[in-house]
Amino acid sequence: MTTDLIKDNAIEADELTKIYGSDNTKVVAMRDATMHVKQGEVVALLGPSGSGKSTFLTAVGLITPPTSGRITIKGKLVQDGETSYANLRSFRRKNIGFIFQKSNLIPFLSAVENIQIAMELNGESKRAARSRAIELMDYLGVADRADNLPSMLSGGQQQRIAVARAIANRPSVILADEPTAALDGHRGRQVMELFAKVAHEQGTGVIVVTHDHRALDVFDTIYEMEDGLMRKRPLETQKKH
Ligand SMILES: Nc1ncnc2c1ncn2[C@@H]1O[C@H](COP(=O)(O)OP(=O)(O)OP(=O)(O)O)[C@@H](O)[C@H]1O
Repeated sequence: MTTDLIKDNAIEADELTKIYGSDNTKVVAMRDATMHVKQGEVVALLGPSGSGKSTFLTAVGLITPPTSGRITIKGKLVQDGETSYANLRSFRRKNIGFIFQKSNLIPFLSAVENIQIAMELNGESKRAARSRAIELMDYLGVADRADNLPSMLSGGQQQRIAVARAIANRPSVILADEPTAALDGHRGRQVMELFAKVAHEQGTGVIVVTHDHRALDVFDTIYEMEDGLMRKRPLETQKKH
């Protein structure tokens, strides 16, 4: 699969506004934020602390609804303001992969089991899930760590397992919130490169919230948030293709 063949949007977030609280506790965390991510596109979302990045990501991840605005995933309108047009739990499980700052692996399951369980929860047989889990570990360069517990893995290896788990059910969207914050520059870059590989080879739409400016060349598109406003970086400062 190459990105040239795939032009459809994986994610369309249109005019998202989020207001927390009311009257004197009112905070407008996001104002009319719009972002479209194509299948096979990897996007970085930058911005200072408190600018609204997590608010945007949790809205697109169908975790916290926006006050207004529309979220369309792979052509299906799933959220319009606070109204949902899908069973969000099952829609999330099938269509969206999440990666957080810490890998959040289950400590008493081996690396391969951590990936496998995501597929079993989605109705896959144990055998098929195990075989795909091993395949994914190979794809992400950690096959030799299959039987290790998370505590025996480095931070970078744990994040690779978390990436494998996130892509196991072939989601059309991956959302990552500061996935390299706990890693050094070199390992952080390797994880960012994995996101680009997954996006470009699997046709997944990927959004990575990051403060890490060292690996921005890995991304196809860069957006910035400030005071709840979303802005796409002008083309001349984006990666040249
Ligand atoms: N549950 C909440 N209730 C009230 N205000 C909130 C809530 N969540 C976030 N906010 C406010 O909304 C604004 C945006 O917060 P958000 O967490 O989205 O920013 P961020 O860019 O992700 O910050 P950081 O980089 O520090 O994680 C901030 O002013 C924050 O205080």
